[in-house]
Amino acid sequence: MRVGILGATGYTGQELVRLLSNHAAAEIIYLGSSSMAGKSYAGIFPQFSSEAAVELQDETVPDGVDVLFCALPHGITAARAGNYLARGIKVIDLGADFRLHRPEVYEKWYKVKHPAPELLPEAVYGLPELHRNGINGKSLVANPGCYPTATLLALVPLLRAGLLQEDSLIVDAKSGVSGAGRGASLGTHFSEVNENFKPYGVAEHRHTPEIEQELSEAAGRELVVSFTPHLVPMIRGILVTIYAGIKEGVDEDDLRAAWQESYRDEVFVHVLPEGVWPQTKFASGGNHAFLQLMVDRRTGRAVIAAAIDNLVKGASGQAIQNMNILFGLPEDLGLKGRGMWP
Ligand SMILES: NC(=O)C1=CN([C@@H]2O[C@H](COP(=O)(O)OP(=O)(O)OC[C@H]3O[C@@H](n4cnc5c(N)ncnc54)[C@H](OP(=O)(O)O)[C@@H]3O)[C@@H](O)[C@H]2O)C=CC1
Ligand SMILES: CC(=O)N[C@@H](CCC(=O)OP(=O)(O)O)C(=O)O
Repeated sequence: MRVGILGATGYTGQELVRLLSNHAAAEIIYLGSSSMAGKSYAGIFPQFSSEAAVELQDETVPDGVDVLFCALPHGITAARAGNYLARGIKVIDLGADFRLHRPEVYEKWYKVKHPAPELLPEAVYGLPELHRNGINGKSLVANPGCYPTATLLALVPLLRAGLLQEDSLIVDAKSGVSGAGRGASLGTHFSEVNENFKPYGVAEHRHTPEIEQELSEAAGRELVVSFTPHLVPMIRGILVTIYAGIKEGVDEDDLRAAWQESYRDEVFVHVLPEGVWPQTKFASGGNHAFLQLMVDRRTGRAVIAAAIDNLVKGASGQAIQNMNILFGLPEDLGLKGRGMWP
């Protein structure tokens, strides 16, 4: 496959280059940049010198690209995707433009008009472990957000099995700072985040409707969640801790059985042995998610945790997993590594 990447200089773009450089069936033929066209990629990022001997070009996607990863801020990809699709290029959007099925929900939470609502029915929500059959044969994939990926992997099987009190869900999430991208901002520069730990986007984070959309689909009825993200002074990693009431008569074994049933044959989702709780370092650098739960006998609530690397399973790794599905390749091609920690 001949691969193109828009936003190749960003964090998820760089992660795509890192992972695709070890992918046996993919060749990067185009790296697009709005600000650095004409420069050598390896000149800017010497860590990729042998893998990415491609010069950055402007954002005009050349003919010959089979699949285009759009690692761009939201709002940009939707305006251009119709053109790429018409040229027979498969599009995997790492941003948020095609994740929400209803344009009015996008417009409410993202505060911009959706540039291409007519394309929304063509898009599939690309969380392979939960929507694999829907991805096959599509040309437009909405790669999920990082917090939704961790949250949905934990909750969807439990909701599909009807085990949780659907209106009781509280999602307490923490992310490393790379989740905010490469650009500097007041809230994310070194002295604001180092030796500090803070919530943000309280009761208004844009991942809330994405999580609610997918959980509602799993539960078979509209539901709402309390979702609070926090910024942690580290670079990579997401840990979500979820508190959920359980239905009368349900116990820990039932919850665990629902996970096992869903993830038994999955290479990237790991239900940890009882008592072993996920840590972000398990996931760092790899396309893997780690899950654990217990029922707190005192409160009667389930405590559920999931860890992923926001840049890999939460973005670029998952995007490559989606590419593998679109092209009928083994899903773990180029993604086999367990990460940077032993
Ligand atoms: N970081 C993460 O953990 C995750 C990010 N995402 C999503 O993936 C997408 C990319 O994220 P990420 O790589 O972190 O972002 P970055 O800010 O690190 O990179 C985005 C890149 O987009 C390019 N770009 C093109 N047009 C513009 C523009 N108008 N304004 C700013 N940048 C522009 C820039 O490269 P150039 O100047 O070379 O064109 C920039 O490097 C976003 O939609 C993000 O929300 C999704 C999941 C997780
Ligand atoms: C730490 C941090 O800032 N994280 C980002 C989420 C990254 C992500 O998944 O972004 P998109 O949904 O926009 O693609 C945020 O809270 O906006």
